[in-house]
Amino acid sequence: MFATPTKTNTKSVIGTVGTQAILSAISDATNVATVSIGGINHSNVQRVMYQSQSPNKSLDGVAIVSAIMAADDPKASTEEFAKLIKSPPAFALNPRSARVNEAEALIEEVPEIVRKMVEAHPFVHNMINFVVVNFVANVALSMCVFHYYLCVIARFFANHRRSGASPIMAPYGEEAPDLARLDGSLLINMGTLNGDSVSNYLKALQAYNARGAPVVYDPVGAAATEIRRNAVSTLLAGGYFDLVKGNEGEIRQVWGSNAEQQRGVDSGPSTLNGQQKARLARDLARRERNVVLMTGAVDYLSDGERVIAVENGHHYLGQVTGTGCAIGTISGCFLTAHRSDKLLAVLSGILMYEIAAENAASKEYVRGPGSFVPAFLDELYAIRTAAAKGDDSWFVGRARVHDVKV
Ligand SMILES: Nc1ncnc2c1ncn2[C@@H]1O[C@H](COP(=O)(O)OP(=O)(O)OP(=O)(O)O)[C@@H](O)[C@H]1O
Ligand SMILES: Cc1ncsc1CCO
Repeated sequence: MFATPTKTNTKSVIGTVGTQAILSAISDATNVATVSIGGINHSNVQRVMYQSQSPNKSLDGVAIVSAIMAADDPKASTEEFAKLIKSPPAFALNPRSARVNEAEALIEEVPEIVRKMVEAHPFVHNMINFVVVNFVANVALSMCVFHYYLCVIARFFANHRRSGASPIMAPYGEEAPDLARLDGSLLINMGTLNGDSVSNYLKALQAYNARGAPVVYDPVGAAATEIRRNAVSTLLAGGYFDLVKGNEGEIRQVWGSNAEQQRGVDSGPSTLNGQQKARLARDLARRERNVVLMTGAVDYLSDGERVIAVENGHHYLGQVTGTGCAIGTISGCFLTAHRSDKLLAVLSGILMYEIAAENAASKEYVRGPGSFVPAFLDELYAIRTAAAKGDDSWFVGRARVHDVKV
């Protein structure tokens, strides 16, 4: 399953993705029992059982060396494993089967979810790239956030230092267990990786997974360099992401096949048609047992069962850096506020966001991306204010959303 010091003769580490592929290939063999071995411990065993599962076959068990033999109390450790493998992880997703008019049914629920999010003042712990920090903070403040924590900022703000407050080394993964107790969500956006980033992300990921708190992964520039491609594999092996969001190039890289070399962080020219994008989002969500959002002129959103296309938005969004990154943060807000249907939570967030963008772009004083940004923040704030008063008129007749059959 994973790399482990007890084995040195491993050709490759197959992870849950490889295990799931094997289980699918032998799903007819009902008389074949399966166990997984390698690097499994109390903190990852539920995820291993959950994410390895193929539609018709699951692991029957796990084989453990270190976490039992090196435990102070091997009997208690074994009993704990026996309990854990029988119960799903706290973050388990139970996708709803698509109803006849799923998109229409979901749309009816969106204003209520937006109101819920606005009232909840959700907390989002951001590990985000330094290019977009200011923009994303302003988007989050405009639309929802009460407490805001920017983990990319190495030192606290200058005025805090002047007033004598202690500096906060926020990108430090060791801080995540404390932050995870605040009942918010975590965003990992790997836009500006450095040598410490991945180990910090892993610590934070494990802290939030342990509590079943939502985690969003934005694999920015995933196909741009070898370092980023490796970071994707390490992070997928290291924990569970409730939502993976990215542009076409990034989602293709996370899927792991036919990825094009990205030139920077933008997706580059699309090589997939709408059906192919919808299928890719659906297949990745099925494989990871989570929710996947592929952004672009049309966004594709899937939880492995339902596939929804969102046609809202404005091309100015594609002309301002960080508009994709901000969706990671707002998805964190919505996933925190509405836990029972993760796809609906993310859909509500992108509709609020993209309708605000349309409203902003239609202002006569907006002439391009520069004047669009302040107008966009104003429109997010206007929707949030309306939603807080129970006024849904901002949403009536506006959603351009449909089911995709793949
Ligand atoms: N041509 C377009 N028409 C309408 N909406 C668009 C268009 N291009 C992008 N968008 C919207 O812009 C937002 C960001 O998507 P995009 O795919 O550009 O993200 P990204 O490449 O990850 O951005 P970044 O890395 O700059 O943060 C989404 O809401 C998407 O729907
Ligand atoms: C331009 C850029 N480079 C690294 S992150 C980033 C912001 C958009 O994702």
